[in-house]
Amino acid sequence: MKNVIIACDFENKQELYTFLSHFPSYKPMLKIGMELFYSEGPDLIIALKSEGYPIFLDLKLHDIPNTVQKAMSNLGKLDVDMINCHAAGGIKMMQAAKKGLNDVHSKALLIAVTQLTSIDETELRQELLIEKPMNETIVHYAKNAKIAGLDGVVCSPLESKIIHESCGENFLAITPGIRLEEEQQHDQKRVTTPALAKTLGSDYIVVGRSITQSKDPLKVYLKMMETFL
Ligand SMILES: O=c1ccn([C@@H]2O[C@H](COP(=O)(O)O)[C@@H](O)[C@H]2O)c(=O)[nH]1
Repeated sequence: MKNVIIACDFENKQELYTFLSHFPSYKPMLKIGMELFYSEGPDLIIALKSEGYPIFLDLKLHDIPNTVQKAMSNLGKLDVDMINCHAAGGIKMMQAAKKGLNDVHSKALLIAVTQLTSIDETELRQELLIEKPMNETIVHYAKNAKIAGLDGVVCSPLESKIIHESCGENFLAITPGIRLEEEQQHDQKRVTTPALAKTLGSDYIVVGRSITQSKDPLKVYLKMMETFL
């Protein structure tokens, strides 16, 4: 099911609820990441779920398998709809993440981050010392995620097509790195528009600042829904 997920990168719940007041009759899927979760904790997730918001909990777990399994079990109890870990943690770590969710009967989609959309080919090679081209590492990490039993990956929309070609149409491509035409890229490197993300086959687009920093967030959100769905 395709959707536009709003990345709610706010300092605290007051800021979040002020933003949500722009959406009086909508329940968009919300991505809650480290910034909000570390300031508000699990109570915020429980509240948003009880208010009817679908939640992608974006904490990008990356640790030894035992730690990730236990952490996933705790997070899985929050009844979120989507959750993630880093594919760089390896197949055993991703399997442990899956087991942690299964242990608490969580139905959350489990997604692995491949290469952050803020990284480009130069940083990949010169800083991270990964000699393979970006696309090759992303496909390799996605195949590992599939072997581990995950539901899909986080990548840029530029890679959605190769993810589906290599891992199948049902393997999800969740794609941040979305910008409108001629918009500032900020810290993102691998970006495209919602229209191109649709053409390239993204299953979900994750949009933060284009919506959250807009003067009319609802209008931008609805426009993106119309373009992408
Ligand atoms: O590779 C990744 C993984 C996660 N993100 C997250 O998506 C949003 C994007 O926000 P924008 O304001 O639209 O740039 C943000 O919450 C990131 O943590 C990502 O950008 N890239």
